[in-house]
Amino acid sequence: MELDKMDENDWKYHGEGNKSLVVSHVQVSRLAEQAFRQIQNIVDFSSNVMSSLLGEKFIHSGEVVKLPLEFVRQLSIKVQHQRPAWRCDKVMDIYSGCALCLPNLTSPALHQPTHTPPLCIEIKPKCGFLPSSKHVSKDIKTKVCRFCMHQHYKVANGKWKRRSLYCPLDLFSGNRQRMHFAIRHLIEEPQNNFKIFKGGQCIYSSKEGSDDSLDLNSLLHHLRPYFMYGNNRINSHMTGKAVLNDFIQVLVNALLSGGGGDGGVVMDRQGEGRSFCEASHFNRERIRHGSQGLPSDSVLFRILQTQMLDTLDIEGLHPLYRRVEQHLQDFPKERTRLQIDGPYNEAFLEKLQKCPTEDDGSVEYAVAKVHQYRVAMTAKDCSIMVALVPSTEEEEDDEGPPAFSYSVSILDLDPKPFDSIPRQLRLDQRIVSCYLRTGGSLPKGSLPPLPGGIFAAAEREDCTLLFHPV
Ligand SMILES: O=P(O)(O)O[C@@H]1[C@@H](OP(=O)(O)O)[C@H](OP(=O)(O)O)[C@H](O)[C@H](OP(=O)(O)O)[C@H]1OP(=O)(O)O
Ligand SMILES: Nc1ncnc2c1ncn2[C@@H]1O[C@H](COP(=O)(O)OP(=O)(O)OP(=O)(O)O)[C@@H](O)[C@H]1O
Repeated sequence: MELDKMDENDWKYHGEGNKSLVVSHVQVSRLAEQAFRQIQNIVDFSSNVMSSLLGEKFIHSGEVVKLPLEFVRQLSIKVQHQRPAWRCDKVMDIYSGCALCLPNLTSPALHQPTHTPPLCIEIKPKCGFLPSSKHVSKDIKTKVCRFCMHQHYKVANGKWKRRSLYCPLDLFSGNRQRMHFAIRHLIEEPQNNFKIFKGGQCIYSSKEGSDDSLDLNSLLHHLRPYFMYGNNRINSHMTGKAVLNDFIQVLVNALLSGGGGDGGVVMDRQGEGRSFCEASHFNRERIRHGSQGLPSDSVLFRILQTQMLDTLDIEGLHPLYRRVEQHLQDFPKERTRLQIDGPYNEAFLEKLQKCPTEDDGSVEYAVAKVHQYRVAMTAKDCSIMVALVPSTEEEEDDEGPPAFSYSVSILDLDPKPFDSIPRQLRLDQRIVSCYLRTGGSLPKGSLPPLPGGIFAAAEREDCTLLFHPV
């Protein structure tokens, strides 16, 4: 602070105690107010908008809390060395003195400390459908899903070293075999789509930009005790492949459940047919059971329905964004009435839910479609946290597979800014043109051999265990 430039008008009375009179800088307090508003917007968006679309039972919106500035400053110094290098261009805001307080979803309350620690699995599933909008200009977008195309772009740009063979359309299919296959590929190449926590500690994840290979043996070491049952428990013999299969099975069950309690089991039966991605390595001929679809109370169903509020695709949405942008240039004060940056309240939800089906040329229609699109974007970028808590020994059946109680939550429900839409269009164009340049010759249908893959290692381990049981 330069002393000769200090102006008393920049300062205002803040309060006083017995010994101190506190004044604050107007600009700093304005910034603090802005930061508070921004976090409150996240809470409002999550609790008033996303919660109603995704289901209250999955959402923990948290609350804005004020923190002493010195505490935040010390905290930022303390955690700095643990932050990944590639995130360090983002500076932690240490001046606003506010933060979002959330329950720790990797340490669920249903866990009793004396028992085996809970396992929490975080999945960022990304977009689970193919666009069918008439505005889509490139046929490939109706055949190959965005995630699979994006993989080529990410590898070409060095974000990841290897391509993930995970396909969201398999995960969202509701077909157990396809879901199993999808999760297998999340384990194989987790990127930023898959993490496992044990007792609150991350025990399995990818490191961005790193060549470090994933340690399947270490993962198996962590998982094995959770899946020992019947004879396996007595002779400690359980193959790595069997452990992973059981683990995936439990995860699929949790994803298809109603999120912990019982609930409706109405299936989205039409769902599966419209949603095969041509780049998926799942072999359709391997399907033993017909279309099962997603139960309507499952977390995946709710996320998919919300993602599908993007009915026009970015190509159809962009002209409507331009209409709103033009209107705001002509009438800047309309920004508030149209709730472009919130508040995210019931009126906002109503705007997007009551959107007319046909474009009447109005700015109201365009705004409602933009709101819908932004909500869909949030649902395409959120994560699911599945907490698995092993049953106590008394509850467990000695012979049967291990039982878990589980809770399912959705996290990362930030509103996507209005201004992010032009970036979406540019990214879409880049992804598609990169895919058309590099990905056209993708193998289709069957799973290719994965010589260095970790599942190959788990399968090889079968043999090792057969000859050298431990
Ligand atoms: O655009 P996408 O699909 O790459 O999604 C972005 C994510 O990249 P991903 O492909 O999941 O690795 C990206 O994830 P990472 O930071 O790469 O882990 C963010 O979630 C980003 O959201 P925001 O702009 O930070 O609010 C996401 O951006 P939005 O498009 O949701 O704004
Ligand atoms: N309530 C929570 N409990 C436990 N872990 C959490 C919680 N919220 C976030 N995390 C962890 O922190 C990570 C980052 O959080 P989050 O995804 O909300 O950040 P973001 O900056 O919005 O991410 P993105 O880049 O995906 O937009 C999550 O992937 C998750 O592992």
